[in-house]
Order: sequence, then C-alpha cells, then structure tokens
Amino acid sequence: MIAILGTGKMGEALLSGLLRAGFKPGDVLATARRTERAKDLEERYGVRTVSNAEAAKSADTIILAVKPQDMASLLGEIAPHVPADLLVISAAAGITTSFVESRLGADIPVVRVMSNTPVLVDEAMSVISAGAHASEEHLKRTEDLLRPVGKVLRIPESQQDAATALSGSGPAYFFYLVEAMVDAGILLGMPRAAALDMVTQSIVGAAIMLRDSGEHPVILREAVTSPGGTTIAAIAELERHSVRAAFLAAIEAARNRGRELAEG
Ligand SMILES: NC(=O)C1=CN([C@@H]2O[C@H](COP(=O)(O)OP(=O)(O)OC[C@H]3O[C@@H](n4cnc5c(N)ncnc54)[C@H](OP(=O)(O)O)[C@@H]3O)[C@@H](O)[C@H]2O)C=CC1
Ligand SMILES: O=C(O)[C@@H]1CCC=N1
Repeated sequence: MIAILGTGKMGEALLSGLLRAGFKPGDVLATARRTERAKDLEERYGVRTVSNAEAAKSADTIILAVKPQDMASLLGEIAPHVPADLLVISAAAGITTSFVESRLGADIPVVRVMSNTPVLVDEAMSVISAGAHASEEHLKRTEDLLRPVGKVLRIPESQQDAATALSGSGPAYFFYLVEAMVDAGILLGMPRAAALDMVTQSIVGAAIMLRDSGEHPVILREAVTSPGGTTIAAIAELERHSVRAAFLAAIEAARNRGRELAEG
C-alpha cells in the first residue's frame, strides 16, 4: 500500500502517475488538509482518503508532498504512528533526509526526491538521494515507483537543492520562455493562437532533438544560425540583454531559496 500525504498539485500528479503505471485505486491512499479536496480526489481517482496517522500506519511506503513550510507539523503528526520499516519518500524542496529522520526517529529509511510536473505526461525528471538508513532496496523501490512517469537519476543529497533549481523548477522557466516568445509574436502582428502553436511546436521539436540526437546544444544551435542571417541577429540581442547571465543568477537564486526553505 502506498500513501501520498499532502495531495496537492505535485501529490496529485504523482497519484495520477501511479494509477497510469498500473497501481489499482485500492492500493493507494491519499491525504489532504481540506475535506472538499479529499472528496474531490476520491471522486476523480477512486482512491480512499484517510488521516495522515492512518496513512502512516497502513502503508508500506509514504510519499510526503506537503509544502516545505508544512513538513515539520506533518512529521510531528505522523511520528507516533510510523512503523520502523516504513519507506518514507520526501518530495519537498529543501527538506533534507536528516530533517525527516530527526522528526520520525531512530532508523527510519528516508529517500529524498525532487521530481517535476511533467509527471503528468510521464516525462518527469526525478532525482533521488538516500538518507542515512535507506538501503539499495529502498532506492530501487523508489526508482520503480518513479520510472513509469519519467526519467530517474540518483544524485548525492548535496546536489538536491541545485537539482530543485534546475529540473524541479525547470518546467516553469520553459513556460515563461514560451509566454515571452508568444508576446513577441503578438508584437509582430501574429494571431495569439498561431503564435502559441508555432512556439510550442518549436520547443517540442527542439527538446526531442536534444534528447534523441545526442548532440551538444551548441552544435544544434549553430546548425540554425546562418552567417549574417536572422538567428544571429536575435542572439546578438539576447547577449546584449545578458540573458545567459540572467539564467545563471535566476537558477542560483532558486538554489538559495531551496536552502532557506529547509530552515522553515
Ligand atoms: N509544484 C511543483 O512543480 C513541484 C513541487 N514540489 C514539492 O511538492 C510539494 C508540494 O508542492 P505543490 O504540490 O506545488 O503544493 P500544493 O499546495 O499544491 O500541495 C500541498 C498539499 O498539501 C496539503 N497539506 C498541507 N498540510 C497538510 C497536512 N497536514 N495534511 C494533509 N495535507 C496537507 C495541502 O492541502 P490544502 O490544499 O488543503 O492546503 C495541499 O493540497 C512541495 O514541498 C514542493 O516543494 C516538488 C517538485 C515540483
Ligand atoms: O517552487 C517551488 O518551490 C517548487 C519546488 C520545485 C518546483 N516547485
């Protein structure tokens, strides 16, 4: 039995992924803070919603998907009910495995995960790190849960905040880029729907080329950039506006914010 504690945007994305991967609604428990949210999840997915305490008692794996700011109180609530062999998967930004271990006590196996919302289309990037008491078997179980909804990579926990900034938040940067490019289309007099289609298909095509060609992004970009042509005119402007430096600073700020979240 798997339980998702805190079934909001990310928890629901993971829940739907588990069901698509073949879990039966009867094998999955969910918890939510508001009763109307719980009812909604029961109606849409057919899963049972229970209290956090009951979820911790009944499941062999729990996925913690509350906001980092709510983690301490959730852990306090479930600590008296957690069996020693429960696998605890924490999906919250910034929250370390030692934070979870210190509140759930003793030798509890904890795996930290940072996934992203493309879980919803089985194209997530999930990175996982073992806590002090998580074994190879616990990592394998976590990978088996996440692999059906995308790619899974093991990383040292020291890199988790950086991964959160890159791939956890990553989809938001691409949506932001699409918004900006569609605005540019509007500026040039293009209808909004057509602009969105063109930009979306360009980003999908570029993403698939990146993933499947094995080529370095510089090579792929150079292949688009004709001497004296249109692309280099655009890139000259991006450079003039320090877009690369803005990405470096933005992703560093996200990493730093992740560290702050751990402090509560
Ligand atoms: N959104 C994203 O792209 C990603 C999010 N994450 C991580 O996932 C976690 C959740 O984020 P997100 O889904 O965006 O946030 P949401 O606010 O959508 O989800 C959090 C959910 O937890 C519920 N909740 C809070 N406290 C409790 C409690 N004590 N018992 C039961 N349920 C509770 C909330 O209920 P209610 O709605 O009633 O307040 C809410 O539904 C965060 O830790 C975030 O760092 C990780 C990667 C990507
Ligand atoms: O913005 C956030 O804090 C969460 C973590 C990664 C993506 N969303």
